[in-house]
Amino acid sequence: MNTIQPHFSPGDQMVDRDLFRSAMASVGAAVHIVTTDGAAGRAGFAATAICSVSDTPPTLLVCLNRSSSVYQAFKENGVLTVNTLTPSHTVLSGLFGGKTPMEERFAAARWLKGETGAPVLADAAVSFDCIIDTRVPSGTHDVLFCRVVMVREGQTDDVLAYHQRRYHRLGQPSLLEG
Ligand SMILES: NC(=O)C1=CN([C@@H]2O[C@H](COP(=O)(O)OP(=O)(O)OC[C@H]3O[C@@H](n4cnc5c(N)ncnc54)[C@H](O)[C@@H]3O)[C@@H](O)[C@H]2O)C=CC1
Ligand SMILES: Cc1cc2nc3c(=O)[nH]c(=O)nc-3n(C[C@H](O)[C@H](O)[C@H](O)COP(=O)(O)O)c2cc1C
Repeated sequence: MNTIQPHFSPGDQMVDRDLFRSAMASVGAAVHIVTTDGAAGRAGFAATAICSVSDTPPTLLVCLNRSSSVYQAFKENGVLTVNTLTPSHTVLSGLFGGKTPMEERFAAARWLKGETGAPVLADAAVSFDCIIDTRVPSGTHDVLFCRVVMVREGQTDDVLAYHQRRYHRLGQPSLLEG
């Protein structure tokens, strides 16, 4: 009788953290600034770990490190806006990427107020204003499932991307398309 022998015990095996990061650096992604405001104050961070989950109800997921200085504000406010960046926001992304005081981060751009009260970046490629429906802890991060209550579309197709630890311009058609 043919039996399939498992090559590993699934329990506790995993690749090294640095190998994982190095592999993930090969996966390009759009860059966003995720913002919140409310009783716990205004906060924002740069993010690539964002993805569309469902269109009914319209849902995005955002992965947020629990050790980040902004974590508590997002948890308590319960709302956020995902602002998708353009290449003109490369410096802004660096400011929201950590360490910079919150007032300095927000002073570097023009903001509007979304329906939830979270800051909307005036010249974003697109913004999704959301209510955080569910928080699921996974490893070092919380996965935030966010219901989209308002969308604001920008004037550009150019999107800022992050690949191999560097910023790039997204939005040009593939060469195959001619
Ligand atoms: N998902 C996340 O939390 C991300 C965090 N970062 C943070 O920004 C800084 C600079 O990052 P890089 O220049 O890209 O070099 P890096 O070597 O720290 O990260 C390379 C890639 O690994 C992934 N990654 C990095 N940190 C992660 C984390 N804590 N959890 C899950 N995935 C992670 C991301 O896809 C990132 O582009 C680092 O402090 C990094 O932790 C950057 C990208 C995503
Ligand atoms: C390009 C880029 C993408 C990032 N993506 C994420 C992400 O998806 N999730 C996350 O929790 N942190 C991400 N970070 C890190 C946060 O932006 C950073 O931890 C946050 O600004 C908080 O920093 P602070 O603790 O110094 O305030 C990213 C940083 C950069 C530069």
